[in-house]
Order: sequence, then C-alpha cells, then structure tokens
Amino acid sequence: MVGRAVSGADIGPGRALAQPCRRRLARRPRCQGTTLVLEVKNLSIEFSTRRGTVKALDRIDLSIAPGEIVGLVGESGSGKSVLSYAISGLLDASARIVSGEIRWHGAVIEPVRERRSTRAAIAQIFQNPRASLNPIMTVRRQLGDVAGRDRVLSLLDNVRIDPNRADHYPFELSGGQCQRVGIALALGCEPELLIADEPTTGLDVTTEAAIMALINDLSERRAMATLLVTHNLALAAAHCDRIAVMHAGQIVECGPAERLAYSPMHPYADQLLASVPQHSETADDLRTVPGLLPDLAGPLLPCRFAPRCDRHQADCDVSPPLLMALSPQHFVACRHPLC
Ligand SMILES: Nc1ncnc2c1ncn2[C@@H]1O[C@H](COP(=O)(O)OP(=O)(O)OP(=O)(O)O)[C@@H](O)[C@H]1O
Repeated sequence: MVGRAVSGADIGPGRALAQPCRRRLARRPRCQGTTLVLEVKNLSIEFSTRRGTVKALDRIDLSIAPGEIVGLVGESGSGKSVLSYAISGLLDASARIVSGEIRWHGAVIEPVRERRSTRAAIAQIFQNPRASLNPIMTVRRQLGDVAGRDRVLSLLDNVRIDPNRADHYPFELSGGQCQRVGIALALGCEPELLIADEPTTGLDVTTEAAIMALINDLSERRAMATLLVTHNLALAAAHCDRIAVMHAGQIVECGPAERLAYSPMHPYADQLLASVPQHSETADDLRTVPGLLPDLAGPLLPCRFAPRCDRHQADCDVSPPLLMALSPQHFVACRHPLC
C-alpha cells in the first residue's frame, strides 16, 4: 500500500453522511500543539477463558488532546468497551496486558483495577445507566456527593430532567432518566477526560441533541477531552474531531471525522458507512456489514477482516497489515485501501 497526502479537496461527495458532517466541519480545530491528555501505545490485551485465549485488543494506538472529541466506532464485540475500561482502569484482574501502555499526561497508568493508584480525572458514562447508580440513594444525594449540593439542580437542568425528580430513587426513574442522571454524575465530576460509552442509546432525539450539545460545550469551554464510544458512525461524524474505527480488537482506520464520514479508505469503515441508514431509504434498503466478526478466541487470519472483505487478495494472507500514515492525521491498516 502506498501512503498519499490527503487534503480537504480530496473529500469527494461519495456516500456522505449529509447533515452531521456539515455541522462537524463547522467546529474549530482546537488545542493544537498542546500536551496530550491520553496516549494509548501498542496496547494488546487478552483474556484467558475456557474456550481459549480471547485476543480482545491488538496493538492499539490512540491519543486524545485536551478539548478533543474522538469517536471510537465499531460493531458489537469489536473491543470498544475493553479499551475504554482499560483507559478508566476498570478492567478486571482476568485481563492480561500482552504489550503496550497507557499514558495519562505522560505518566504510565495501569489498565487493571487493582493496580491503579489514582483514578485521575477520568469519568465514564456506562452503557447500563441503572447499574451505575446507587439504588438506595436519591438523585439529589448522589449528584450532591459528587458535584456539591448547590450544583444539583443545574446539572439536572443540563440533562433535561425535571428538578422535581431530585428526591427520587433510581427505581422510580425510567431507563432514559437513569441514563441522563448517569451523564449528570459523570459531568458533575468535571472530568478532564469523559469516556461516553453509547451515551445516548435509547434516548429521544431531542435529549440526544441536548446531551451531545452539552458534551460539545464542555469540551470547548473547559477543554474536556472526550472518547465517544458508539456503533453509530453518523453520531460520531456529527460530534467528533477524529474517529477511530475498530474491527475485531484492532484499529483499522483513524482520521479526521469529516474524512471518515465522506470517504473512508478501509473497506470495513466503508461498509460501516454504507450501513448508516439514509433518510431516503426504505426498510428494504437497510444494509449491514456482510459476514461476522471472527471469534477472538480462535485462530485469527493475518488480516482479521479478510473473510468479509470484497477487496481481499492473496497478499492479504501473508502478514498482518500495518497501520500506515496517509497523512499526519490519517492512518489505515489495509494493503488494498479504497482510493
Ligand atoms: N472479561 C472478559 N473475559 C473474556 N472475554 C472478554 C471479556 N471482556 C470482553 N471480552 C471479549 O472481548 C471482545 C470485545 O468485547 P467488548 O465488550 O470490548 O466489545 P464492544 O465493541 O464494546 O461491544 P458492545 O458494543 O456490544 O459493547 C469480545 O469478544 C468479548 O467477548
């Protein structure tokens, strides 16, 4: 594969995500030249299971600058949660670090719960919001403990929850309300890095827009870095500065959001883009990425996407494709990328 320079003019009309990208392009580039908040370098993680060794993460490289919003996009089972738990220091002790490290403001931090001395200023919004709330404490008490009693009502207002709910317990709230309280709790910590794992799943579009606007606002005003973990490439394209696409435990493409959303170069990223529903399509037109993720506990081909790839050629089976720089900000791991 030959790397080539990518310029804004290269972005063709293709199969663009129409509205989100236009909004995304309006975002200011930010915090350029500042020290990175987070660097994940060559991180490989395995789990020993009865079925064999699950190779959950393979040589992951990812960095986030202050104020930057980075999307981590991929199908279910691609390793997004394992990576975000590793960054939060929440991996359980069954995880084995095969290679690499995670750096927080330049200092190495441990991905595994028992071994991290400080939790630093990283907050995570979890996929299952009810489970992350304390069932025997009211919303007011939980938010007050984290952010101070005087901020409870403004935090509830931020996530569009009626202030009358402040004295309710989690079991008295709907799933969506629990999710919004979980988001208020995470933002109430005023984190330097927010890991938002599917933060708006199950919310109505108005609330989704309000929550994403809040995350955008905090990232701009307080330089909060955000890792937005999602299956939804359109959501990532709308709100992120950069997007990293994960497939079967590997980052296969990473680059500016507008580039990924208009003309991705890895065949998997292209298939993900093709599977984003468009307004004009009928239900019959809905597409999915063909084939299944490989079993990460089984033998893996040099290119983990090969069996699903319509650009597969004999040289793909020789050795794993390396992540190659196409431009300073754009990387692809494929011998036969789209161009
Ligand atoms: N504690 C564990 N023990 C064994 N295997 C695990 C463990 N945690 C995750 N895995 C495996 O690691 C792989 C990646 O899982 P992960 O939960 O990170 O995927 P994901 O992309 O976050 O999926 P989803 O979007 O459904 O949450 C899967 O094959 C999963 O079965």
